[in-house]
Amino acid sequence: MIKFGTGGWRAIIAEDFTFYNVKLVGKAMACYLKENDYKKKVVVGHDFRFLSGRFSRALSESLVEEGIEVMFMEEAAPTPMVMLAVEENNLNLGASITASHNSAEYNGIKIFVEEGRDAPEKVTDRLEELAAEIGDYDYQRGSFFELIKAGKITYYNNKNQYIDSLLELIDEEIIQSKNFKILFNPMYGVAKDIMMMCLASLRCYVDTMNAYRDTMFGLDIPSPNREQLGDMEVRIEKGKYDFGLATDGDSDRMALIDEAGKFVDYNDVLKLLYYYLKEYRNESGGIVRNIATTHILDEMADYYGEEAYEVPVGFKNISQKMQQHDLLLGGESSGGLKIRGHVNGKDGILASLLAVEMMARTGKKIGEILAEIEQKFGSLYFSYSNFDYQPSQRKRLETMLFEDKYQPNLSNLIENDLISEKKLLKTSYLDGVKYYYDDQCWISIRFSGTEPLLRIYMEMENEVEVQEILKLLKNDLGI
Ligand SMILES: O=P(O)(O)OC[C@H]1O[C@H](O)[C@H](O)[C@@H](O)[C@@H]1O
Repeated sequence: MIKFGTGGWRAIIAEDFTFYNVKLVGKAMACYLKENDYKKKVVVGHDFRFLSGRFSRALSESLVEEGIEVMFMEEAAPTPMVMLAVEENNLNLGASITASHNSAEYNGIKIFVEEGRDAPEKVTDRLEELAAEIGDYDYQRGSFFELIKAGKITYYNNKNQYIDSLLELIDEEIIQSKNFKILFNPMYGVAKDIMMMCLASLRCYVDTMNAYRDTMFGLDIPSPNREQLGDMEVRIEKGKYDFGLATDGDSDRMALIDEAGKFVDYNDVLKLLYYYLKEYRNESGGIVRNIATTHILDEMADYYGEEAYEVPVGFKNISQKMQQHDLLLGGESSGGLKIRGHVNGKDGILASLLAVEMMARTGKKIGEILAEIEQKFGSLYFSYSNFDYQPSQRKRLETMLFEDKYQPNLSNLIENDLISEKKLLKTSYLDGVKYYYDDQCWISIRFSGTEPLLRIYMEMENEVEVQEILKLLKNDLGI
């Protein structure tokens, strides 16, 4: 079954992610283009995962079999580079074979629409329907190189345009004058070459780790979280680097590690970059964040007289809102960020380069800038936890959260002075369930759309409050 989630269709290789199903998606894409009388041309890219290149050939073959021309990116490419290819060529559809940050047994397909945006739900819903309507079909192993010879599939490479699009937004001179020493970890993913080219042209001295293709991702997941980057923290601290950068498997997300080897929480990265763009680059414009991202960003936007918007998790929602309101910055606590004027999706390389520029222009340490931000806008303690569940448990949890409308009862914790007084202001079901309290604090509970996990996020006054509330939720929800 083909089911698109937060960021494309992801499934376990050989279970649901098979050549048969990949070709089925190609057929559904072809039907979609035809029924809308759209351009019969598609760009197809892929990342470094197991068999991604082969799957992208199969997808291309099936598109051609259905009368669609394919611009094929032979070299593994960052997702934002594929998005740019869709935009530059004014296409109605593009696709990349990637399961982004998921573990090695997964692969997936991300679909892009006009202007290189992540496909909105109405498009992916339609693709799902079309795939289901096509149902069983006569699978033929294709002949990729015959199609290349026949000119039905053409090679396409926009690496230079993509690099230009990145460097255009960055103040190269100011960075060049600093000769930063950086530790960069592409997490066995596709960012390596392009990031190295950019950083070299910015006169940075770069050491790398995990900078080769490993389809097992070092037996971990290629996700730039604190848990995955522990060894980097040690190396930075001991190696006297100015800071560290990491990007995820398909290079649309990043992480920043400070000069002391401390992982910078992604909410802090968003605060830092918005503050930098406003205070140091004097840019105008508001922000959009997803429901699971720090509310301090709203405080910041408010201070600068700008708008702040909240959307469900999924970068398609962020980029859509940015376009509607011409916003300056959009981001998610999971590590994705976009600024105005660049590719219409999140980009880990751009976010990294912007952070490098911030370090160069401010001349300050990350901790110093964060202290300024805290002094001006206050702080909240952000927490994010994942819980495994069995398929049978999901139904029970869904009933409890969405039908029985579970509300955490905080009164005992308040009475026992374990947490400060909080009044529930509203409950929202925009994405999972979110409880908003009168003291700026909030709790969000939702099922991941990319992994079989229940995610609980919250912002509270301090760590003790988080721990107490988490204990209560785990007990109430039976997780
Ligand atoms: O929490 P999830 O539904 O698993 O999503 C986590 C992240 O997955 C992908 O990377 C999406 O592109 C992001 O927009 C999303 O924030």
